[in-house]
Amino acid sequence: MMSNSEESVTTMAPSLSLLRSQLSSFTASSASLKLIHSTAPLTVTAKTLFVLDSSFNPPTRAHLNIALSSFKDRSTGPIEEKRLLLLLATQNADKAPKPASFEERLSMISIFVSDILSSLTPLSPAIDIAVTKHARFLDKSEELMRHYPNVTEQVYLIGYDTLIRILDIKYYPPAYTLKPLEVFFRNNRIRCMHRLGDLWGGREGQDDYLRNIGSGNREAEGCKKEWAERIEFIENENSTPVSSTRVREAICNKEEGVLDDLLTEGVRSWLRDRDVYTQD
Ligand SMILES: Nc1ncnc2c1ncn2[C@@H]1O[C@H](COP(=O)(O)OP(=O)(O)OP(=O)(O)O)[C@@H](O)[C@H]1O
Ligand SMILES: NC(=O)c1ccc[n+]([C@@H]2O[C@H](COP(=O)(O)O)[C@@H](O)[C@H]2O)c1
Repeated sequence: MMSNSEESVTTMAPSLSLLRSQLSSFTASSASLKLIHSTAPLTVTAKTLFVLDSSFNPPTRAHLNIALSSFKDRSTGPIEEKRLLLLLATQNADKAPKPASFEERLSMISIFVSDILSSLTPLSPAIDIAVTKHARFLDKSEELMRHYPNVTEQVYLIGYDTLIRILDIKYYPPAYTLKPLEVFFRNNRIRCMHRLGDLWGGREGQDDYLRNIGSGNREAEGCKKEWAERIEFIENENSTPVSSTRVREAICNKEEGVLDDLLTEGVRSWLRDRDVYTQD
């Protein structure tokens, strides 16, 4: 069960004004994480928490595929023992917050949750939406352990570009080694989707990156070879490269035709009625 003492959390889709007030109270508070919405009562006990942390600027079909993998895979237990958390990071390790406002993104995330549920019908898994001020995964994970005391394992759903950044020493001052991640890998696992497109070195190069860790070649940086067993690659089912950047460009350039391949139906129709991303 997630503890959220400040306010009650609705299971109805939240309105924009409610999201705005929840966000401003979160920003003004000293809290680092706040639950905004849940599709199932928080009293339901889950052993595995799947965490999809993102800027959701906007949510895309790539986010959908990675999120669905939580419920498709039976090796991590029955659906009743799982919970999916869509975590909006209001402070990014690399990016300034633009161009959709955080309340617009939360609106899109709540529509995205309906799109996830539609594609899983008749299953109705527990999905939570929360916001966090933590940028790094090791800090998010510590905080979530406190918020979900009954969860025994967190599984981070990420793409290859994020894997290489989690394992980049530049995020771990003052010693600049990966040693601080030891606790993270003791308690959590990573499920990583290959990222399509030339930029990321192809599937083989991405698999090699993980093999290199497993061979112990990065131990000098503090990257333990056992961590390779806590990282699992999953198939990327998108037929073309998908990214939030590509969606923003397509909307700005009025390339209507490509949007169905990039966005889920609900998010697509929400964006069609609004002026988000229409300018650079
Ligand atoms: N097409 C994709 N393939 C694999 N992983 C993806 C894909 N799109 C997003 N992800 C992963 O989902 C997580 C959240 O993604 P994020 O919000 O940064 O999306 P993005 O499309 O990379 O955003 P932007 O284009 O704005 O930089 C990250 O871990 C990212 O690696
Ligand atoms: N070392 C880390 O834990 C680390 C590095 C880079 C990005 N991140 C986080 O990954 C998430 C996704 O980042 P992008 O939106 O930049 O793809 C964000 O929450 C960002 O802060 C974490």
